[in-house]
Amino acid sequence: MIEYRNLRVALLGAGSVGSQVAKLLLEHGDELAARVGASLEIVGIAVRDETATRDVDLPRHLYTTDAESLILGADIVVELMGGVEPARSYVLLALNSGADVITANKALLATHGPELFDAAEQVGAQLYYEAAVAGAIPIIRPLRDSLAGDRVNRILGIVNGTTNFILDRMDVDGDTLEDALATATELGYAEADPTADIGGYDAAQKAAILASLAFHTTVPIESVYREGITSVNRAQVEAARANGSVIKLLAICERIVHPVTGVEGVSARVYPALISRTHPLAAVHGAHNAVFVQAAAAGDLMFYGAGAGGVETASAVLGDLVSAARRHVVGGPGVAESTHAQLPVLDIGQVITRYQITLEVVDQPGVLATVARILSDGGVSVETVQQSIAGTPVPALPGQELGAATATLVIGTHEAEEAALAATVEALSASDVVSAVASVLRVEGS
Ligand SMILES: NC(=O)c1ccc[n+]([C@@H]2O[C@H](COP(=O)([O-])OP(=O)(O)OC[C@H]3O[C@@H](n4cnc5c(N)ncnc54)[C@H](O)[C@@H]3O)[C@@H](O)[C@H]2O)c1
Ligand SMILES: N[C@@H](CCO)C(=O)O
Ligand code: NA
Repeated sequence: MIEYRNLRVALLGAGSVGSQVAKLLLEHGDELAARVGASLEIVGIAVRDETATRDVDLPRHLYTTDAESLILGADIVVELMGGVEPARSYVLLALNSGADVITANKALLATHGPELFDAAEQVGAQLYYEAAVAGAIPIIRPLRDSLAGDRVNRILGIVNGTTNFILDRMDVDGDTLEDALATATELGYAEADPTADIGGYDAAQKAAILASLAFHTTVPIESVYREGITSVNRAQVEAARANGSVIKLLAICERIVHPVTGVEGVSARVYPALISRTHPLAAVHGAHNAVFVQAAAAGDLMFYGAGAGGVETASAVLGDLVSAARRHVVGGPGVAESTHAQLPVLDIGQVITRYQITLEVVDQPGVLATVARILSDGGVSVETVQQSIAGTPVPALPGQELGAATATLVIGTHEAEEAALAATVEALSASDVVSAVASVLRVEGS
């Protein structure tokens, strides 16, 4: 029997992920020890209440409410409590004591990442966070290591399972957003308070983490543009389907070179967008996640799988634990986070993409020409126009007769700057020939 050196592992939190990490570690300890060359001993699990009844049966003597003593006696600390405080203080305490830290906490990383990475670098420790983005799917390590020699240009991610489930139900089953959200809650995908998911906040935190990593640039959460899915309606979903597209909530991280100045910047943004049904991300159904990466040399890459779930996410945490443990065995300091590029983070107004604008107009001669002129005056170039005539009378607009038939114009644009597009939509909305701007959606994934 091989005698291994012992590495002391402290777990903070015994919830969905923490309890599964503990269970797997206890079940597969011998195998992991053989892979690492050291045994991973759980020295304790910090909980709020040692006597609470729990779904996963773990040895009771491991539970403690004294998180600080537990942290100070550990070689590796695994933070799975979630939230910013006390997680931040505990992670800093661990790093400052020289321990490596593993976390799944996107809220913490998106808001305090630089502070934590600096603390790790000061003492030569390392902070691992594979589980923080897209759960079990390996995406942090591929960006940090496998693609470190390449140049990432764009990431399109479906990184929130709840919203993908809802949009998929609206598309495939014809549900309303409210019905689909109720089903997501019933099935345990959405939290009791689903604001972080449907408001796009969870995806925005993940976008900040991915963009920082991909572009070697600090991307603060405040600079991530965010729209949730609450305004997506059945009419938009049906229209997308009819046009061979689908609406997905995308986390987009992009390197943008200004067409005139040539200045390079990065954009991180989250919004519901149209993508073609032929795009690989269109095939991501239910609560699954996927991250589509475009890199200069590697070309297009797709990472797909379970973005949430206790045991699935525990897989990513254990992968980090093995990496950290191997580093302890070999010795030497951790590898610092790379932020050498520090590219400017662009405002949403500077983003360049394509759009689909749906207008309700009065069906009379000259309307199309007026709409085309407003678009052209705004510097927005039209790629496609589709018109359908509803034939239903509408109330009179200024200068028009009662009972005129309405028409729906669906305009697909070429690439345009968001600021120019927004001003143009305002001009369209103010025009006498437009009775309503029914929908403006960005089109991604070309
Ligand atoms: N569940 C998932 O599918 C998933 C996926 C990816 C990432 N994550 C992340 O993993 C982390 C854990 O998520 P979870 O789903 O296991 O959450 P959870 O709510 O099930 O578990 C968190 C546990 O930590 C405990 N806790 C909170 N504050 C504490 C404190 N001060 N002291 C001791 N214990 C404390 C809670 O009582 C709870 O038992 C979060 O950061 C989350 O964002 C979760
Ligand atoms: N609430 C998240 C969990 C994983 O971060 C989701 O729906 O994807
Ligand atoms: Na992951």
